[in-house]
Amino acid sequence: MQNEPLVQIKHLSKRFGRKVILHDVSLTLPMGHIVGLIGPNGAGKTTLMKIMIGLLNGTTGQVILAGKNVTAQQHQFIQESAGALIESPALYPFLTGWQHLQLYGSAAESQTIVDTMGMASYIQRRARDYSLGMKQKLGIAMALVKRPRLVILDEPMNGLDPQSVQAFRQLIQHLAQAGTTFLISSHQISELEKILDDVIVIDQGQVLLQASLAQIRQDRPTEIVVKTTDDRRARQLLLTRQVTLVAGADVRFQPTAYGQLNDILRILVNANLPILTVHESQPDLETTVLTLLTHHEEENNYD
Ligand SMILES: Nc1ncnc2c1ncn2[C@@H]1O[C@H](COP(=O)(O)OP(=O)(O)OP(=O)(O)O)[C@@H](O)[C@H]1O
Repeated sequence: MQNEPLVQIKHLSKRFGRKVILHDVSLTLPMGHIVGLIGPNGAGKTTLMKIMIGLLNGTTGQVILAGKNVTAQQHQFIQESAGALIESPALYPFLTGWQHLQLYGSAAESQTIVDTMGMASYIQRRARDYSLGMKQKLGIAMALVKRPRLVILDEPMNGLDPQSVQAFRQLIQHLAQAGTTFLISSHQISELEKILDDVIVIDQGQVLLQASLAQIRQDRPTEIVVKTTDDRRARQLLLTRQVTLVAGADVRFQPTAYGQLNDILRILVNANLPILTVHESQPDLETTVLTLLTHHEEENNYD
């Protein structure tokens, strides 16, 4: 069915000994979507990805891929349906990059990826002579070359130069349009934001948010930024007059009442502080995620 999600995760938990790593995780990955997995170090992202491709079993709960239960025992099915780059790629030092790709995919598909990712100049060299970034690109190419329905990439942009990041983005978007579903973890949230359809935020093994990027953008309140010749002084002045400002260095606030902007500008004008510009601005995904994580941390501290 067209609208059936490719992956469904239902009440998944994972413990290592007595330590709870994933707690009651339920998620869906719609077909052909690029889904970003965001969370701080140790949040459980890699563990979740490993369970999704059968490298680990969950303690309780289910992962369903294309209607079938994923377990560590189903190598064949997972091999056929999913490609992954988790942690550093497993490479044979004495095989060339091209030979690695031939283990998984056709020559035609390999060539397309090599050309798109700009790997032609070294693809015939042995992997032992590759730089960190070259190994990373080969790892990405190996995950994509057999054209699986699901691709899981853990920190794929690590070590990639800006040109390669751009090529990577174009390749992923092209494949997603053709129906491939992606789950991509990254700490480079502003890079991720350029390609994502959906966002998942996890912290301490719990899902804090799963939403489409479009929905997140719609829900984010517009803020107003006033640029002055001395923003530090402007902030101090406004704070002493009980104006609520967004944390940071900017004179930035959420418009709460009609006429509030006039009041704020009047305070600055009366203080002889030259105003340079006034504009509307939406917080980016990184700000939204950081705010969410800060709230979660504060709630946990109160518990
Ligand atoms: N085999 C293991 N045995 C015990 N604990 C583990 C094991 N693997 C991972 N952990 C723990 O599980 C937690 C989540 O680790 P995981 O690697 O999934 O996090 P992550 O979100 O990918 O972090 P990062 O962004 O740093 O890569 C961490 O506290 C880690 O120490």
